[in-house]
Amino acid sequence: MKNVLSIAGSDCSGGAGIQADLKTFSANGVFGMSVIVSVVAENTNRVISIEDVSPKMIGEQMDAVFEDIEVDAVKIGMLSTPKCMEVVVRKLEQYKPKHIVIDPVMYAKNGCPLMEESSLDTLISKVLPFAEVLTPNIPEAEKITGMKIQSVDDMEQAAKAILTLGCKGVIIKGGHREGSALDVLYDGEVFTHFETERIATKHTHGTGCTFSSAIAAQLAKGRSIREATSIAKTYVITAITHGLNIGKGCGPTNHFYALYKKAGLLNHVNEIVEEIVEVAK
Ligand SMILES: Nc1ncnc2c1ncn2[C@@H]1O[C@H](COP(=O)(O)OP(=O)(O)O)[C@@H](O)[C@H]1O
Ligand SMILES: Cc1ncc(COP(=O)(O)OP(=O)(O)O)c(N)n1
Repeated sequence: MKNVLSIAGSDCSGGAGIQADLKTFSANGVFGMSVIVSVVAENTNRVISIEDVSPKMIGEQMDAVFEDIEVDAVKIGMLSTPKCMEVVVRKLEQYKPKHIVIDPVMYAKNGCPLMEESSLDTLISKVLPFAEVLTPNIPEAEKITGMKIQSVDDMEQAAKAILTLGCKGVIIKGGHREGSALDVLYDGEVFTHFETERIATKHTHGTGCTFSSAIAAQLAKGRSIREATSIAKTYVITAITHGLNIGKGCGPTNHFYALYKKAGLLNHVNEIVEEIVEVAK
């Protein structure tokens, strides 16, 4: 079993952040662990408040994991302040994990900021260079590059510009564009396009977290960046296609369906769960 660590914020409503990451890790067959950087009071509609965990506690959570368990890949999500970023970077330098996927989370789907404006410089200069794969959506790629991204060519130019900041690979996600759901991967040599039809649904809470965590899980299992991205794309599309009508706003992606239905196991799993419940009675 490969072990994958998410360093991110907690979404109490279960659709994004650490919660989405852990569900994705399980469904992709790796053992999931978490370092909580911020606690976010949020739901499918809105972000109510954010409380950051102290840098000391963030560092100690990372020590607790790394001193004991072999970490095959790390996925980094929401890092709200320069102080959170600095302690994470210090520990990455110390522990040097094999694979690092960074989702540079800036806003929730409802437009609420999850990263302080003042953190952008630290994100770019100190955090991004650690990424084997960086996975910005279009608004995040625009913030990082200062470019306006409208066309596929713009996505490619932005990907090139981002690579000069020191990461090894970048995938600009097309969830926010008009038309097809086209993601552009650039590894410094070639562009690879991952394109599917846009699914007409509002239940897309946590898509970015799901996608980046699936990539981290697949890198941990020894896939190349291109293979990992292709598997993650199939995974997120299945999870969006069967997105859950939970809550009053944008419901979450469906990890249970993505794993078991795809494998033709949905009925078996439900039967097994029923049996476990019977035995437990
Ligand atoms: N409605 C949709 N139909 C199909 N794919 C989607 C849809 N929305 C997002 N995706 C895909 O989900 C993944 C996450 O992208 P995106 O939603 O842009 O991330 P984020 O949550 O960070 O904004 C990408 O692979 C993107 O193409
Ligand atoms: C705690 C936390 N982390 C990240 C996000 C954003 O996740 P994302 O996958 O981009 O999903 P949406 O918010 O865009 O639906 C979050 N909301 N909370």
